[in-house]
Amino acid sequence: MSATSSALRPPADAVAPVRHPDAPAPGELLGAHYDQCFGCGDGQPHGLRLAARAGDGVRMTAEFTVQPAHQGAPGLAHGGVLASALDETLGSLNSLLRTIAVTGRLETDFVRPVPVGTVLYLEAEVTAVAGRKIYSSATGRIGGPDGTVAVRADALFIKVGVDHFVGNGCQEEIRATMNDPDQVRRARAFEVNP
Ligand SMILES: CCCCCCCC/C=C\CCCCCCCC(=O)SCCNC(=O)CCNC(=O)[C@H](O)C(C)(C)COP(=O)(O)OP(=O)(O)OC[C@H]1O[C@@H](n2cnc3c(N)ncnc32)[C@H](O)[C@@H]1OP(=O)(O)O
Repeated sequence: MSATSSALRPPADAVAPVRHPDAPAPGELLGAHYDQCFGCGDGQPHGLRLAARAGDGVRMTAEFTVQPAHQGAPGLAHGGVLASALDETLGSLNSLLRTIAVTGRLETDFVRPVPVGTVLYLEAEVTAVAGRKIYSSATGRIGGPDGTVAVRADALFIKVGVDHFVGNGCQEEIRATMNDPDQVRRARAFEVNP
């Protein structure tokens, strides 16, 4: 049963999301937004290495294979890892709006256990936008892209400026990011101009 809280219900003045004209084309693989990201970075040995792909409209799909390092109970994925996979997929939606945003709230339903070795097929969609607030939902299925829903989530992302990262992040990492042309290119997918 899902019981989304009122904080995740878009207000009356919310509008439908608009796909940015420069958004990645449908079918395009997004690539990591940051090499060290736990969700999508190739540089994180125990990360999820989640590969997100642009869909049509304001939708993304992603796949993630549960590894032994992701266990909670023996042989089963940890719930926090599954929430991370949902969070990462939902976060990738912001590239379709060409905006940077961080998770303000994430509500997750764990519907079926997800064994190690399973591919989780994720699908996410922006449902509404109200000022800086971006409302979105995601599902994760097992057994195939049209398989059984194992997890689902509703989220609220809040648009932020680059100062959010510069002011709160580790200065050494920020400097390294700004000096890496490849990283700057990735960040531009979110309209970040460091
Ligand atoms: C040169 C360097 C380059 C760097 C480049 C980097 C490229 C990066 C590209 C892409 C990055 C994407 C990364 C994706 C990773 C996956 C996603 C994550 O895991 S993100 C991490 C987890 N999340 C946080 O760490 C947020 C921590 N929270 C905060 O920092 C603040 O609370 C923040 C920014 C979310 C809001 O703070 P406020 O002071 O800016 O704004 P206020 O006024 O509090 O909220 C604005 C509106 O939102 C509502 N709101 C905020 N939080 C809410 C909540 N939890 N529930 C309900 N409503 C909430 C408020 O009620 C307000 O609504 P009303 O405008 O008054 O209607």
